[in-house]
This record gives sequence, C-alpha cells and structure tokens, in this order.
Amino acid sequence: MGAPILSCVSKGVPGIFMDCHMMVAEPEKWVDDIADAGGALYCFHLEATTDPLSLITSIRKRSMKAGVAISPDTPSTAITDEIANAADMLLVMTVYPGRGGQKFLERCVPKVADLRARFPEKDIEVDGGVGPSTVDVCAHADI
Ligand SMILES: O=C(CO)[C@@H](O)[C@H](O)COP(=O)(O)O
Repeated sequence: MGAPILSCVSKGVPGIFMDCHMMVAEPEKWVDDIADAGGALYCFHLEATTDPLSLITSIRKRSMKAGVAISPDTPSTAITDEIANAADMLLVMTVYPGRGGQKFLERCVPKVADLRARFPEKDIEVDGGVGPSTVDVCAHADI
C-alpha cells in the first residue's frame, strides 16, 4: 500500500505505529511521502540502494526509525556493523520479494541467528511464509 492509504490509516487510527516495509527500487524517493503520511518506521532493501548510511540519515531526519531488509540471496554479512548500528531494525526476508503466499525458505533462518549473535539488542524481523508451522523455527533463531 502506498502513502495515500497510509495517510487514511493514520487519520483513522491515531497513534498507530506504521512499520513500512518498502519493497521498492530507489527507496530514497519515498522517504518524504511516507513520513508525511505518518510512517513510523521506514524499512528499505539493502539491495535497492548504493548508499544505505545516507538513506538511514534521511529517514532519521524525518523522525522515522530505519529498517534494513535483505532478500533471500543476500548474505547477512552484507549488513555491515556500521549499517546495523545505524539502523533500528533488521529484516530477513524468508520469501522472495514480490507476492504473499510463497513457501517459507528455511535456509534463510541462519541469517537471523547470525544477526542476533552480532547485534544482541537490535530489533530483528522476518517476513514471508510465517505461520503456525514455521513460526517456531523463527523464534528459536532468536528474533
Ligand atoms: O510481500 C511480501 C513478499 O513479497 C511479504 O511482505 C508478504 O507479506 C508475505 O506474505 P505471506 O508470505 O505471509 O503470505
């Protein structure tokens, strides 16, 4: 959903925390729109930007928290210490970006464990294919 819908949600549910996972190219383009619409956290894909640190700074300037997502084929080591320490949240995709209803990719779970070991205090999310049969493996990876 885009900024116009977020704006309606924000007006209808005052104080709602809108965690916006932006599966978009050129995530730099949408920071202002999402902030104006009431976004509270702006999560972008590491693969979609050449300058994640500047993007995190732009997100923070608009008073949003910053999240960094990685797609299934991106190793957790692509999230450097500098990037992770600058971000508020790290997101490991457990399906390929594009659509809901895909099969959970268990091979992505070790990335969660690696990030948790490296960043014990950081918020970590997973996205994709999470349900009653897959939630336990996520929880045991220390989300
Ligand atoms: O859009 C995506 C993946 O492209 C995810 O953000 C979906 O939300 C995952 O949906 P489910 O796998 O839970 O149906």
